[in-house]
Amino acid sequence: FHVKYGILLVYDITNCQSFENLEDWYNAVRKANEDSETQPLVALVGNKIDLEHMRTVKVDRHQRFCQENNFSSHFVSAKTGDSVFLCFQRIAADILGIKLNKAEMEQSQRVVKADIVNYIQEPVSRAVNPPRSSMCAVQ
Ligand SMILES: Nc1nc2c(ncn2[C@@H]2O[C@H](COP(=O)(O)OP(=O)(O)OP(=O)(O)O)[C@@H](O)[C@H]2O)c(=O)[nH]1
Repeated sequence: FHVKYGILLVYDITNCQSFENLEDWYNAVRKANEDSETQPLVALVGNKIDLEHMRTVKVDRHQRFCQENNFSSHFVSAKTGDSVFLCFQRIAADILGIKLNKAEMEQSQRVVKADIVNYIQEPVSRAVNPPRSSMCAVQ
């Protein structure tokens, strides 16, 4: 009986070198498992998605690496915790051959964060016939 296990290849999406280094890490994984009957499940994890605006490793490049090697694909932020739990949950489910249910999968939807802008409140002068609507904002 062989226990199946997982390997997480983690890189920083803002650092190309960290992605390129994974080639060596994956070679080391393969070498360590060449005589083994069971192969580990390998997951490619792009970290620091809170720094999306500083991304240097394109999603395409990430996906290609996954497809070429049959890795599962994940994006997380260790800083904010975004998708970290889900990443481990998906990997564990894959290893055990369990399908996640809809509620579990829905967690994968990215939380879009937006800061609330505090506009300086202009004192509203009371007109005799105030307009019904003084402001319209489209977001
Ligand atoms: N913005 C952001 N910074 C992160 C995130 N994860 C890690 N960092 C920062 O990246 C830097 C490196 O993190 P480490 O945990 O030391 O990374 P490591 O690869 O384990 O580094 P070594 O221990 O030196 O091998 C630290 O300054 C972390 O605070 C993330 O998701 N977002």
